[in-house]
Parts: sequence; structure tokens; C-alpha cells
Amino acid sequence: MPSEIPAAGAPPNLDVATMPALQNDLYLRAARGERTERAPVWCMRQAGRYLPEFRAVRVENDFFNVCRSPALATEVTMQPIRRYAGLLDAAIIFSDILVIPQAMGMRVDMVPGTGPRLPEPLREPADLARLVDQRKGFSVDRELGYVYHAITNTRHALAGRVPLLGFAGAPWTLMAYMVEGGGSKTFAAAKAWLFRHPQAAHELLRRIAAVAADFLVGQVHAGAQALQVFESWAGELGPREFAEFSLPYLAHIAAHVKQRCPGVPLTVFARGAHYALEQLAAETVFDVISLDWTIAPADARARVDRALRAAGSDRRVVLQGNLDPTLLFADEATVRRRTAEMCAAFGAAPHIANLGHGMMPGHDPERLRVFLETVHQASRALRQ
Ligand SMILES: Cc1c2[nH]c(c1CCC(=O)O)Cc1[nH]c(c(CCC(=O)O)c1C)Cc1[nH]c(c(CCC(=O)O)c1C)Cc1[nH]c(c(C)c1CCC(=O)O)C2
Repeated sequence: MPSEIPAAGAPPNLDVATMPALQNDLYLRAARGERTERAPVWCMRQAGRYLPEFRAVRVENDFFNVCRSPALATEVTMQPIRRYAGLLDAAIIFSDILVIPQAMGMRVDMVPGTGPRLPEPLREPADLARLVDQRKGFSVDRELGYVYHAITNTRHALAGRVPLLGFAGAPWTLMAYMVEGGGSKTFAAAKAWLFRHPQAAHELLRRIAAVAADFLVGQVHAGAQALQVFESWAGELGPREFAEFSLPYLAHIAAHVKQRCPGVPLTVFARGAHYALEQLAAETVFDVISLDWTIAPADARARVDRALRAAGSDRRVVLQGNLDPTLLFADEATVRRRTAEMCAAFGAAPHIANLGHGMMPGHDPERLRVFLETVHQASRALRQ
């Protein structure tokens, strides 16, 4: 398989006129708040180690080489689309949230069995000087142009079957990795920064937000048809720290991207932050809020609607989610029953079906098929 790494240069801008028309726009219609004949469905980490065909690619290729090779990134993005033909309503570009810290000058290794490791984490505010700075000639489009190439290449491979999603990590989650040096049970070092060095934390978060916002716009120019922002470690913060260190940066990213790419649906996944649903709905311009499994869909819907009414907002906010991914370890009948119950709990309001977090390495791909088929049937029945 070719794995050429494109030369740095002008990022690709997709010539939309030459692209086949989208055959399945269910995801885009639902994300805009339109009523659809059934709920669209896709899954976080739908390309990943639970798929034998993905593991086969990874045997031969380092994780970040897959990200950096448009041919390989396209191949693994397409794997679930091919396997679940007609069942998945969106593709998500194969990449990682940690490409931003990398582009900002940090080393990131993907250690098999352990996850991401940043061997030279930021230990103190003076370490911010090690990061490349957009104000000193650092170009997001140049550093992350390989993601744009992968997106453009994947749009061609998809040939209009389903829309392609781009994504980025949110500032707090990326800061957490950059300070912690990898994953963590408590993110104590990263959280300690917030309390010990609040000004330096804001400076770091501001710089990450600026990169993330430009990166998302660049992904749209390269062909991404919708975007998702991952604040995966929002749950480590409480309401007060979320309001200070996460929400303003999420709001900035959404506003920046909305202004430059009007009409492109934006999703936020702030895992564990259901305490902040009202603010996410009323104080940002995200179109879709992705829920984890720790909140009941009907409660979330009611709280979002109440917050929008209280703010006098006529924005439509769509909910995405939220089956507990570990349910896919249960037997088929349980997956069917719980998936149908989940669809019913979201009701006939615009809903994008998904898991409450990503697919896991031990999942049986056939259980995912059961989930997808059940969403099709159950959500269609609800709308009749
Ligand atoms: C926190 C986070 C990361 N990466 C991501 C998040 C946010 C979503 C979430 O909360 O899970 C986002 C991500 N990572 C990956 C994608 C690709 C698209 C997709 O969803 O299919 C996306 C959207 C591929 C990946 N990113 C990673 C893998 C597996 C690693 C491998 O192939 O060896 C994949 C398929 C590695 C990764 N990358 C990250 C971790 C913690 C790990 C290790 C955990 C694991 O191994 O599953 C950081």
C-alpha cells in the first residue's frame, strides 16, 4: 500500500464542483435540526482496533504514520464505511486529537498497550517558550496540511456515500495531555496548573484554541462537511473550573468556525460535563451536543430546551449519543433492547445516534452491526 507523505506546501482546497453529490445527507439534515425519517447513526472510534482490518494496517504502520499518509488514513477511515455499508451515516477522518500538540512542537508517541505518551511534558509556565507560536510564523495549515490531504483524499474515496466529519481536541483536554505527559487517572498535574498558574494556563489554552479554530476551518476547506470538538476530560473539572478554563475556549472555537464556515454543523462532546449542558446550549453556538451515557436523554433534552427558552434563543440544538459503549459487550438481545430504549428516550426530536464514548478494542464488530441496525429500525418506527 502506498504511504507517501505529501510535501509541505499549499494545503488542498477541495473543488466541490468536481465532487459527486451527497447521496445520504441524513446526518447533515439532523444536525441542522430538521426532522428526518430516522435518526442518523455513526460511532466515535468507528475506525479502530476492534476491527481486524484496522489491526492489519497497524501491524505494518506506526499510528502517526497512518495519520500522516493520506492513502492509509483514507483506507482506515473507509474500513467501517465498507463493512457497515448502508448502515453508517457519517465517516470521521482518521487522525487524533494529539496532532495539535505535535504541531505545536511537542513529541507525542503512541505506545502500544499504553496509549499516548508525551515524553517532554510542560512542567512549568516557562516551558510555554518551547511551543511554536502562531505569532512568530508558525502556520497551522503547513504543520497540519497532511490532515487536509487525508480529508480531500477521503472525500474522493467516499464519492458522496456519506458526509465526512473533521475534528479537533478542545483546549483543556489537550492541555491536560501536554502537562500530564499522557493519560492519567486524576489529571492532578494538569489540574494543579489551573490553580497554581492560572494566567499561564489561560495563555496556553488561548494558544491551543487559536490553533484548533484555524485547524477546523482548514479541514472544512479541504472537504470536511461537519466538525466535532472533543473535550474528553471535561469531567475532571467541576462547574466552576469548566466555566473558567473550558467553556470560554469552546465558545471561541465555535464562534470562529461558525463565522468562517456558516452552515457547517458543529458538535461538542464535553464528556462528563452534564453539569454544563445549559451553558453549552445557551452560551455557545454549537449545533449539536454529544452526550455520554451518564445522563438520561429526556432530562438532557428538557434542560437544553429550558436553557434556550430562558436565554430567549431560537437556536436549535440537536443531541447526539449516548449508549454506554460497554453495552456492546452484552448479548445481542440486550443490545437490541437497550438501543431501542435509547432511541425512545430521545424521542422524535432531531437526534444523532451514537455511543456515549468510543468503540473499545475488545468489541465484537458484529455487535456494532446490531446497534446500527436497531437504530435504523427503532428510530424509523418512532417517527411514523
Ligand atoms: C482522548 C482522545 C484521544 N484521541 C481522540 C480522543 C477524543 C475522543 C475520546 O475521548 O476517546 C480522538 C480520536 N482518536 C482517533 C480518532 C479517529 C476517528 C474515529 O473516531 O474513528 C479520533 C476522533 C483514533 C485513534 N486514536 C488512538 C487509537 C488506537 C491506537 C492504536 O491504533 O494503536 C485510535 C484508533 C490512540 C489514542 N488517542 C488518544 C488516546 C487516549 C488513545 C489511546 C487509547 C486507545 O488506544 O484507544 C487520545
